[in-house]
Amino acid sequence: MEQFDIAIIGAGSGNMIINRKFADKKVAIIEADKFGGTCLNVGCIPTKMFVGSADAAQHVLGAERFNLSAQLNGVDWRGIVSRIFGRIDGNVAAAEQFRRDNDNVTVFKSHAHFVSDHVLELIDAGDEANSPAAVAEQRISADQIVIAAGGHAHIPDHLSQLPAVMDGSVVLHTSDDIMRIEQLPQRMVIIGSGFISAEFAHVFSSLGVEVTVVARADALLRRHDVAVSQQFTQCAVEQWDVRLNTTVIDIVATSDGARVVLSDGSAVECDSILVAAGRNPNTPGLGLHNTSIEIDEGGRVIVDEYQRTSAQGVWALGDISSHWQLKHVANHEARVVQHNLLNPQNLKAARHDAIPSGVFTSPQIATVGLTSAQAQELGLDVVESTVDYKEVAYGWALADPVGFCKVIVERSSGLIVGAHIVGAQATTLLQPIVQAMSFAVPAADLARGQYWIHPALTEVVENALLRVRL
Ligand SMILES: Cc1cc2nc3c(=O)[nH]c(=O)nc-3n(C[C@H](O)[C@H](O)[C@H](O)COP(=O)(O)OP(=O)(O)OC[C@H]3O[C@@H](n4cnc5c(N)ncnc54)[C@H](O)[C@@H]3O)c2cc1C
Ligand SMILES: NC(=O)c1ccc[n+]([C@@H]2O[C@H](COP(=O)([O-])OP(=O)(O)OC[C@H]3O[C@@H](n4cnc5c(N)ncnc54)[C@H](O)[C@@H]3O)[C@@H](O)[C@H]2O)c1
Repeated sequence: MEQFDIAIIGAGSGNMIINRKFADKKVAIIEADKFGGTCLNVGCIPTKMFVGSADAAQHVLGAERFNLSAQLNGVDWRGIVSRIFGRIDGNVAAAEQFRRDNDNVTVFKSHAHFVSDHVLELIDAGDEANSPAAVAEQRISADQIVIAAGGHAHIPDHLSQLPAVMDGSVVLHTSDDIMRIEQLPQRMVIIGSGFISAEFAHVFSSLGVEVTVVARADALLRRHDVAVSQQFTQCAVEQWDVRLNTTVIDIVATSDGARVVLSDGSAVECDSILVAAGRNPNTPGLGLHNTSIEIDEGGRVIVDEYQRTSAQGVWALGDISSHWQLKHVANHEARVVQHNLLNPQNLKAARHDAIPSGVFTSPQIATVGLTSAQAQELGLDVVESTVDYKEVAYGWALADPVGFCKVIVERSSGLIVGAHIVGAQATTLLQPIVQAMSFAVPAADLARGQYWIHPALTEVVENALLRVRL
């Protein structure tokens, strides 16, 4: 059995750990699928490139607001797909080749399965690029193991077990394959109302697809601050066919697609169905029952603040263990593991405060920290302030009727505990607030301790901060 100093399971965020500082370590990187993982292949990066096309289409479709006459004359779906994946696939291949060129790293294109805390079985290790010895042996051991195996799209049983799905007459797409479909559908049903639903509804509707969103709750993005959720739901209803408080009870194949039967007795005809009902960690299949690595009730690997699992010398990071399924969180955790592997006597803790997120939909959404409801649940004495885009000059320039910036500030400390922005450039506008929260800069200092470019859209943030009355 070949022995390694370090074995990394998953070449998504796990692939960024090894650098020149590990030159004297013998490293195994085991990847069952493509280098780059979810973010590069089927997640953040391709979705945002599709959002680029969708936003461009929206500029044309909304040109009248600016007293311009413009028409969207066509959408070259195949062209969009090949531009996006032409760029991505080249990077994926280069990332794998870069690793294969590292003298101290062995790449295994295999599925890793724990046999014990420090021994991995490599399943389907038949890739000819693997070293013959490794393929023959099928097991490796390592002093340190990093689990960076990510997550996968969840298809609820009540959908996957429908007869038409089971017999293959209806296909349920997920974010894994919807971006590579051959043709742009005419009518799409999206099941779920979180991040992925919001982003793909924007993408496909902007490209001319009739989109129906089926949400089991009474609002979309309901884990967001209520002001965001309400505003977004209102905007969604104006753009798409939104069915709230509704579930799918059956799906039947039709001559040109499918009929989705809903709990309110109605049915929607479509030619494509996207399930966006959350993502689960990839712990099943890892063989963790053979180890002392513990998982929580959600199937996540349990880690401490240093990203250590309950098995000595085994670490975990990213979607397999994190409560935040976000790439910037996985990247941060990978940097923490990188430091801790090299500095066992001086461990660094991961930081999980002031984690921002963006939803790249229409309108764009950015959020950090507590919602109003969470602040209330925690019994915090807070002051809130909201400024609409239409109250600042650049909001006039953008003719944005719906955007706003809301900040939530703790009265006693004057520190920002949450902020929520809806509207153009929301994800960019949020960053000064993330910075202030990370470095404990009070709201008043952030507002008046620096210049804000006039009349940039950042004035909406400045004014929301200035309007806080402690
Ligand atoms: C459609 C979509 C859009 C997203 N957009 C954003 C966004 O805009 N911003 C953002 O911050 N986040 C976004 N995310 C979330 C983000 O992609 C993830 O949080 C992030 O990629 C997780 O990284 P990871 O390294 O933990 O896992 P992954 O990137 O999933 O990497 C895990 C790797 O492990 C491999 N693997 C799994 N099991 C095994 C095994 N047993 N043996 C060997 N290899 C294995 C997998 O093949 C995979 O390559 C998006 C996700 C999706 C699905
Ligand atoms: N821009 C970004 O940062 C970005 C974009 C996409 C995805 N992501 C990450 O990926 C994760 C997964 O995205 P997602 O949209 O799939 O999950 P999500 O958790 O955001 O939303 C899941 C949705 O599915 C619904 N749902 C769950 N079970 C259901 C069922 N049985 N029937 C009907 N509806 C059901 C939920 O009510 C919710 O509306 C996100 O939580 C996010 O962390 C991030």
